[in-house]
Amino acid sequence: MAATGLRFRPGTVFPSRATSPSTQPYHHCSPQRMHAAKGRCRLKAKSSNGRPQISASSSSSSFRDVVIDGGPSEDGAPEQGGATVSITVVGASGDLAKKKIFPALFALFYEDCLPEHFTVFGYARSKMSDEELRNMISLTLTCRIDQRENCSDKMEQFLKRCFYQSGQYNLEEGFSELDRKLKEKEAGKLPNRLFYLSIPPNIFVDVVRSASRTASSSSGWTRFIVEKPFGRDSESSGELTRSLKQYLDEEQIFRIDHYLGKELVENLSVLRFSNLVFEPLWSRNYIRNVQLIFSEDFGTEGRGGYFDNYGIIRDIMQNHLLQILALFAMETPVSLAAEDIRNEKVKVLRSMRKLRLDDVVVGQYKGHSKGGKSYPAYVDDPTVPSGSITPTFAAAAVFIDNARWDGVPFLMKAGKALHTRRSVTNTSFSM
Ligand SMILES: NC(=O)C1=CN([C@@H]2O[C@H](COP(=O)(O)OP(=O)(O)OC[C@H]3O[C@@H](n4cnc5c(N)ncnc54)[C@H](OP(=O)(O)O)[C@@H]3O)[C@@H](O)[C@H]2O)C=CC1
Ligand SMILES: O=C1O[C@H](COP(=O)(O)O)[C@@H](O)[C@H](O)[C@H]1O
Repeated sequence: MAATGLRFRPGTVFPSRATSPSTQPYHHCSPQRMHAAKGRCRLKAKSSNGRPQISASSSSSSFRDVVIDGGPSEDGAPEQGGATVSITVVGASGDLAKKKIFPALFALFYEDCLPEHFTVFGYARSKMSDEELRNMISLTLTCRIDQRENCSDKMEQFLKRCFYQSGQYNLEEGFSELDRKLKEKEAGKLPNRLFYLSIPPNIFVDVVRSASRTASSSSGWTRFIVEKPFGRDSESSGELTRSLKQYLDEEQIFRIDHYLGKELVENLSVLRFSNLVFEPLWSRNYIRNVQLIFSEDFGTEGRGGYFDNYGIIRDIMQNHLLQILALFAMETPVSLAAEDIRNEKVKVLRSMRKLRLDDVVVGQYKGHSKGGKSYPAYVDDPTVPSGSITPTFAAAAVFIDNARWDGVPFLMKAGKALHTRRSVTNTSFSM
């Protein structure tokens, strides 16, 4: 077969053979599609061909059930006056919190996916009043799902539920004060608490120690979402898990990879498992090569302190691109339960041929001028140590030695620089 590039864009949803409303894109969550329990916003796509379909809640965030519900306490105790969820964004003054976390929380609120009674707290060392936090957040909130008339009212309602507590990460004092304020807002309801660690990895354990000791829920659940990177190699990742488990049970820890929540990535599973036409073609017999490309048209932008310690392979390839590769290549899971999907992904990773150095190219973007415009080098970012040799570009050809993919190269490419072309992560395969 001729090498035809078949590309699909974010937001593309491929209809299954029997098109029914249930197979339509599931990024829109209307009240009718919400579960009966208040505050549950789970979108189930029914399969028309008997094969499992991935639902929005199961295909995001490492496939753990991260529905933020206001359900009963973990010991099943009846709710007294209803439940409440308090979400504390630790590192609220930072880049990720502003760019992604607060906007995502607002999107959940906008789509009625948060419980009726919820509170959002920002926590960081920077001094800020509630009002200053609200002003900061309001700059990045958008009605990005679709334009609706009541967007600004909804924003106002959301911002009224946002508060701020300043404090250190390694001291219990700030978290005790947070605990006091949380109790006030919880107003005697069954308190569930979620902490989102939007902070550099070197302080994950400090925060978990202080917050779990002083600000855990007394009778509801307490959960922690931990951002990547989970260590820099297998040993340090194991060490991080061991440290977190001194204070938390595994069930309380949610490791997040935000690429799993992207429509492009969610659609990949829909494309594969709900289209009879694709399944027989999805193998070495018809696919010549697969390319997973991340190219970002901005550099480190002040995040050089973090990035320089990790580099592009650990920042993008080892997590985001590998997750996409595993979803692309895995066999149909026995069920959509988190463990079953995880097991299929693990089989793909275990079948990967060990990379040889010859199969990897790394580089670092230099400054240059083009069309009268000059583009700075990676090392021109003042937060990057001078003389750094950390890679900002990497490409690798990996092979999966199993019956389905034997001999098919999977090309992973990632670049982070002002002068690359903006393309959200792009998956393509040639047939
Ligand atoms: N930014 C992004 O696009 C993405 C980031 N991530 C991950 O999310 C986490 C947060 O990232 P990001 O928001 O970019 O990080 P930032 O560097 O913006 O840090 C977040 C906040 O943490 C505090 N902080 C920063 N450095 C230190 C330090 N050395 N010691 C103590 N506190 C510090 C600061 O708050 P204050 O001084 O007020 O306490 C800062 O506002 C990281 O684990 C990152 O890997 C994951 C995906 C994407
Ligand atoms: O995890 C990360 O992702 C962002 C890119 O995320 P996107 O959703 O905007 O594509 C990247 O900028 C950052 O370096 C990395 O840590």
